[in-house]
Amino acid sequence: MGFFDFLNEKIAVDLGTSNTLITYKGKIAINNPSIIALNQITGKVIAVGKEAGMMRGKINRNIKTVSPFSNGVISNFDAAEKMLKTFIKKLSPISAKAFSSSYNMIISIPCGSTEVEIRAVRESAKRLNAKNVFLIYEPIAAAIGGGLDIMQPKGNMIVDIGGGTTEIAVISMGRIIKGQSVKIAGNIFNDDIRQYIRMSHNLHIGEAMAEKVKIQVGSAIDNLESPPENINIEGRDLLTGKPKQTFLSYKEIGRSLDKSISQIENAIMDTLSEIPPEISADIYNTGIYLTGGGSMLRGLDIRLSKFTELPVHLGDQPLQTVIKGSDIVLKKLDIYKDTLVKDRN
Ligand SMILES: Nc1ncnc2c1ncn2[C@@H]1O[C@H](COP(=O)(O)OP(=O)(O)OP(=O)(O)O)[C@@H](O)[C@H]1O
Repeated sequence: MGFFDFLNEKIAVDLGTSNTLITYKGKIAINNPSIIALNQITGKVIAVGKEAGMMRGKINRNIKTVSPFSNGVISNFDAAEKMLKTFIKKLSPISAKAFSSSYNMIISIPCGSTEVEIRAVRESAKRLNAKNVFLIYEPIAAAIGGGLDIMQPKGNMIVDIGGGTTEIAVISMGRIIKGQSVKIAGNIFNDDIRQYIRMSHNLHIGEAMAEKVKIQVGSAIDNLESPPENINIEGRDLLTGKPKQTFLSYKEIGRSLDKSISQIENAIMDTLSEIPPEISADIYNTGIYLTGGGSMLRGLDIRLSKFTELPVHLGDQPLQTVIKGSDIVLKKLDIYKDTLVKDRN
């Protein structure tokens, strides 16, 4: 590849609380945890993504690992920008050198982003030398990535359960009619599991163990058709301080998630109750499109369908729908320009 191949390139970025995905030349080129390892003293980048993730929790006085997001929004802009810059440099050896201001970049943002946050994301992207920076709300990108025809005068409801936020939006003609971003998502599910195991089994488990428990046996209902086997959970006994293990069933873990899932259900109902009746009628037929990593929780589609009395469609590859949608928009700006967040400057 030569220098000029990088000119007029298109880069789509999904900066998520848990994962960062970047497409380059229409393919997913970066798919990594959103973590950066920095030198404590100099602030220099030591590693990003998976490599940085492996350093997390390991004791080294000179290295600190940072997750630039909390609850779906960028909480550490300096770290987020450094992480993104390092990822972009990895896209191609030439790009690292060229880094010319000749590429178009689209970044997806939560629908609850404030004007200040939106401006900060635009400015960060500009500092990374992007020629044109486009922003798109995550549920719109998810809908397009999931193959929904959102440009029609017809209502569609999207529920995108990520790591930090659940984005709930009703979309029609490419615009969000009603949307909200609730801070109950995958990370809170992990906290629920940790707290439950602590309270009811006197067992202190780490973040990674909670994530493993959620993925292996997490469930939104207690009558799964094909239940997973009980899981062996290891941690520290709070009473004796000794390492301890215990076996738990999916039903027990499911109970710990009940309250958070109810909060998501209530947020969906709030959104549904605030839309015009014509759009309600559409959604009665189209149902809810469920996506994001958190949508993979067993039985969640069944539970939400029962609660809302609406059909719930689970997309495939839910971790990739937002980035796929953003990539499509960037390639077909003529069709999708109205779906972009307006630049008020
Ligand atoms: N099989 C699974 N079952 C349940 N949850 C899962 C599964 N696989 C991944 N997850 C969860 O999905 C979440 C990450 O999803 P995703 O990548 O869509 O979020 P994100 O875009 O990083 O976050 P946000 O949109 O909040 O910024 C994590 O909390 C992860 O634990």
